[in-house]
Amino acid sequence: MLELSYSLGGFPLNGVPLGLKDEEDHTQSFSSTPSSSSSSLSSPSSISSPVVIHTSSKGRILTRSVSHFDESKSYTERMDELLLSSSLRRENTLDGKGNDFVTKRTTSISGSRGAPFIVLPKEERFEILREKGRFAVDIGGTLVKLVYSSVGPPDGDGTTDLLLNFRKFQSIEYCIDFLKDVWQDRNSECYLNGTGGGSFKYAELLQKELGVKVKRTDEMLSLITGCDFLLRNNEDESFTYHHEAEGLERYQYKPIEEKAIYPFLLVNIGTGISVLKVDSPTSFSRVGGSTMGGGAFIGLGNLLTSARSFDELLLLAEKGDHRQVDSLVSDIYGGDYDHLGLAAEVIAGSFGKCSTLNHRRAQGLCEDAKEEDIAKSLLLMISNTIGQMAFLYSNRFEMRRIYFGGFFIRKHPISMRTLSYAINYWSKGVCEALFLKHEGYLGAVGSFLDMTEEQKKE
Ligand SMILES: Nc1ncnc2c1ncn2[C@@H]1O[C@H](COP(=O)(O)OP(=O)(O)OP(=O)(O)O)[C@@H](O)[C@H]1O
Ligand SMILES: CC(C)(CO)[C@@H](O)C(=O)NCCC(=O)O
Repeated sequence: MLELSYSLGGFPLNGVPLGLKDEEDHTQSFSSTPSSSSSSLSSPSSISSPVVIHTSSKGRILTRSVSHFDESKSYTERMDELLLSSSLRRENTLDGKGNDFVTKRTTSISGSRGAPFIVLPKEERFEILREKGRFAVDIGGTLVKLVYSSVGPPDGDGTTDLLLNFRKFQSIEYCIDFLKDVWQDRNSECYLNGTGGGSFKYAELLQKELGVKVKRTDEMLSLITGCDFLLRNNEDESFTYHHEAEGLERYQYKPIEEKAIYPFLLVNIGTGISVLKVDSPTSFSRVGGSTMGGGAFIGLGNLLTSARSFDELLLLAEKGDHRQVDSLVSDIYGGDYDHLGLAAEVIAGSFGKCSTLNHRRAQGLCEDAKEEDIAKSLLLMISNTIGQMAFLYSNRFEMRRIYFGGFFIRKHPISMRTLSYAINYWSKGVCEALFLKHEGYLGAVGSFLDMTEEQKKE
């Protein structure tokens, strides 16, 4: 099995402000200030990438650096831009047995307003999209994810790429407004591809508002189809996170040869969590699930802090000191618990220090717990639990690679660090936690790829 890993260099992350915003902020204000032109299927307004690619003599990308970055952008905007920017290609590289193989190319670039898109591989099945665009929504318990095709601007030689655009919305209404604006040539014969619970719940609303038919694809099938497509076509779709490294060295891309992709465990962390054992794109099963996912994080965060959004909650967590609310091994043992190898600073009980809070408060012995400490403890508790659960499933089904999807992750360092640490710790280094650039869009991409015979002919 060939697994190449390389890292990015040159982007000074240290000292970057940790503001958290991303593309749905544009779409939230969409109905009042339309953000795209009125032509149907307009292309993103700019495809200039701030990333400089360095290739080896064999054409393989070794490193890339950032030539320009807008300093006013928040950490997440920059990371989204950086991690989603990828015109990397892997071709004519060795397959581990000395044979050359060529992988298809998918270029992934951020548009100027942070809404990312990828260039679809040049395949016959996509040619139809030059005449008629396709739209697919994944309507989950919290967020609505949309992917849609458009035709890119002409290259120097006059050819055009087919683009797949990514958007997410806080509500179905914002998504419908956006669709009305960009999908102008729709009619009653058109299909809107859909997946997720909302493709059932909102089917009538979508049909009524947009005047199109809804073509549903099963949520789990969509997740796997989307994940398979991205891993196969976007060589730097997946990456590992290494907190001990500096700056961009923390992110190491993990291209994988097509025939080595399977099997793997997919842990999709949305409102709730689905755990899928995946043996091939057509052979998979949902082996488990959990309610301790993104919904629990944001819900408890709302109850326990003044944060009113996911991003605000993450910002609080970044400032927090969980040791103020968690009970550590040292709080119970006075130091390390050597016999079990539990170091003093390991969390013994999440929120344990709050167990006597009311009592101490009544005696005037303590101040209230700070909300940033609560947010940090909450994020660690949820991420740790997910990491441990993921390990247990991977162990049960003897899977070494665990891909994490879903928008809970948001490429956030605390979450990725905790998940990676938990997987590494519990598996004693045998299993690997892998993250995905298009983490929250797997289902939408899978639904996009599901074409009816009518759509193929359109
Ligand atoms: N801007 C945001 N607003 C709300 N939640 C966010 C945001 N960004 C990330 N999240 C997190 O992502 C989670 C939703 O992830 P995702 O969109 O993958 O799931 P979903 O499809 O809505 O849920 P499910 O698959 O369970 O139906 C939220 O519960 C929250 O923890
Ligand atoms: C219900 C779904 C599949 C909807 O996406 C998801 O939120 C989930 O997997 N929840 C966990 C449900 C459970 O297995 O306990």
